[in-house]
Amino acid sequence: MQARPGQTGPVRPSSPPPGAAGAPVQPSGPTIMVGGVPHAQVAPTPGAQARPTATQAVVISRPLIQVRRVTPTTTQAKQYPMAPGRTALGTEKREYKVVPDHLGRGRELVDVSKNKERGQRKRTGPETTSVSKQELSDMVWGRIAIPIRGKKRKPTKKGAKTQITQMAEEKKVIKLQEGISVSDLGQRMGVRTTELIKKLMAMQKMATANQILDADTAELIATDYHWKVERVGFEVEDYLPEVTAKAEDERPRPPVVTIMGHVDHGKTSLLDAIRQASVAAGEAGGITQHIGAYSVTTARGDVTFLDTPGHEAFTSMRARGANVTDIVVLVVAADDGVMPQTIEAIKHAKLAEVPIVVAINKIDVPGANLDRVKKDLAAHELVPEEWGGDTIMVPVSAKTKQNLDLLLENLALQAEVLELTSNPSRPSVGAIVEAKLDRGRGPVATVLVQEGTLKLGDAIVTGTHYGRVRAMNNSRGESVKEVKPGYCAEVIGLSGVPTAGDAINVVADEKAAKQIADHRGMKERQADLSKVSRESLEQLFAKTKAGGGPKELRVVIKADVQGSAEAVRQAVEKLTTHKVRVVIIDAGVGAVTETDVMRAAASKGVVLGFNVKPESGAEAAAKAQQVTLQSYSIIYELIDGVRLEMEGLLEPIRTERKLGRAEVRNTFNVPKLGTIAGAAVLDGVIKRGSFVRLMRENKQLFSGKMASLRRFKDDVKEVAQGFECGIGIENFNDLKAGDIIEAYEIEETRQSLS
Ligand SMILES: Nc1nc2c(ncn2[C@@H]2O[C@H](COP(=O)(O)OP(=O)(O)OP(=O)(O)O)[C@@H](O)[C@H]2O)c(=O)[nH]1
Repeated sequence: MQARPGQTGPVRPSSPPPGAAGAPVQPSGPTIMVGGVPHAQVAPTPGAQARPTATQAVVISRPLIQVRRVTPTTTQAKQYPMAPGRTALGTEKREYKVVPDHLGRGRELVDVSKNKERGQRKRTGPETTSVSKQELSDMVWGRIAIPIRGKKRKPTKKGAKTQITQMAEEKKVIKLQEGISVSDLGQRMGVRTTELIKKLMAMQKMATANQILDADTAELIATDYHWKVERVGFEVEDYLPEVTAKAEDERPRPPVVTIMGHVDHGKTSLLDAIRQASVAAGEAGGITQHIGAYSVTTARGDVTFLDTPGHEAFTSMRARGANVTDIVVLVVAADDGVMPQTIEAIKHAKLAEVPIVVAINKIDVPGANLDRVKKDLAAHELVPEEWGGDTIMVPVSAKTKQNLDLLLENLALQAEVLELTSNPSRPSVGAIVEAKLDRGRGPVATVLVQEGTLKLGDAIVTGTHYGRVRAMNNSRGESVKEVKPGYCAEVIGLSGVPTAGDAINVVADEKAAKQIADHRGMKERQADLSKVSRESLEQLFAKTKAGGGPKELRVVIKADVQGSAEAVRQAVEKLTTHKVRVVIIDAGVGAVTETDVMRAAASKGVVLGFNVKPESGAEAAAKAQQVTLQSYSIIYELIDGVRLEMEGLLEPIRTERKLGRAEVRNTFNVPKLGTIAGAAVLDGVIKRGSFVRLMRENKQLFSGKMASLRRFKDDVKEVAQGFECGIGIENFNDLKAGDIIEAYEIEETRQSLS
């Protein structure tokens, strides 16, 4: 009665084995999923009030065999209450559990979905089918079909028929883009991964389950199992919606502003002051949340500020090709003037061809000198308008909130000059400004919409993550349904934490989003694998050539938000010198976990937390594994910590420090101690345990360690100039009167990294 490969004849449904009814479902064994596809092959019986025969054709997910029941049409099936095991729509999934049979001799398959459907599990009991161990294994691995058996039910006039057919040869096709992992290939063909690994070994290829096989190798293996491989190219662009640019659809949009400037010149204060002013001007009770960006309304229009550390946001985003900023506000403290980071910010903005509006801050401070600041800026080609130049300079005070309106107005004015427009009706495109993992809400990304309108329910893809927009909040914590270009919102619904600076696209549906994300994920894995093998070869070569290459400090980084993780990664990577290389194993978001510690332990690395605390398990694991786990909230301290760790990897520099000299006057033998020199200290001091050199007639006879230092039979720590003492030397007894014993210490100092 069991379905066997090649069997095509009808199989009668049979009743469950005695005692099966009411038998409890034991939650053991693997779960087998079977997908249903409707087949309308038998004409409906007019007026038939009896339950229609199941419309059911199930294809085992490892598609080798089809089990089909010939049934009435979908339409008719829909007219009646669903009978157990019947399927009206093709999307239904059937779920089977494998449990020990009621006699305890074999295994049974329990149709769990049927019981779920009925909600009457207790009364009717599970529907079961007895199978032998071998058959069970065959079913689990898709070598034979799972027999579909329900409760004995009245057949219709035509009767229910079950056909079991071998999967058609033409359907045994695997569509491949670049490569496929061993386990994925096994799954598609219904072959165990271990079997494939063995096969690869026989081909002299060592592979793990997750290893990506190139299309040629995959094809070679697939052919062995009578599967064909069809190569299909994958172009992300094919999955992105087509955009036709029409000038008449363009609408003005708010400018996106990034604040940059020297440390302590008031960037954060200015951002906070602007945000507070905008909340106060808006509805009472508006709560501002830090979402990495916010928009404010001015008389001339809205302005969106990126509320992330200026340099990191700007440079790391630009490094990823996301030039999201329209205007840079350069904050210069009126009492401090142009400083190194001010110049760096000017360079960045000029390189990106982004206009600069200068905010001369702290004008409330007594030492404020506007003219000096303007002169300094003019030296860097930022000439104020009143001096005939074209740079807007607004004197402000973040503390007293003086001239904030003027600054905002000037930003809106600059935006008008730039004629910033975008098309709100095209499929949306944006950039990830910041991202984090929220315990309650999952991955949360702050998205700056650049084109089109982002709406609830949109299918989205960014980097290797995809999903649907489940919820959106603005910086006031208000839930919003759509976000227009030039505005930001927190977006919930992505499958993982994306990377700041990555583009985010709205695509036709979630399936397309997943395909793009999967494709990128596979590409990344391939690149990682080739990097690892290339690196290890290079390292091997370097090591054999030079007898040991530079040392490596391997680092796992965890931070509160994606932006910080990226910033820390960049800052730490930059510390690499020719003596010690910093290798980032991972830079992620969230608390430091035990897994992070184990990853660091596996590569003899360290774990750095930035603005996050380690979970208690992580601390215990770090202790047990002797892994350095450090938490920081100030980037400079983190960098100093990493430098110390790097220095710790280098051999210390050893220098000799002379202590003193003693002349041997006579010698005597002491049992257990050997020959002892009765000596007088000529200069300096002789210390116990120091290193010694024995000189005879100005020639070094021996060098080693002092074994003992005594005065009048007492061990002493040191003996000063002019005093006599007894000195023993480790493993040396050939002492003679007139010998000079030179004592010295070795001092160890840390090597510099450069
Ligand atoms: N008197 C006065 N003090 C200010 C003003 N703006 C900022 N400050 C002070 O200057 C100090 C530095 O301000 P921050 O806003 O932290 O400066 P920052 O540029 O963001 O500094 P980093 O984040 O370290 O780069 C703080 O003590 C502020 O209170 C201002 O307009 N007037």
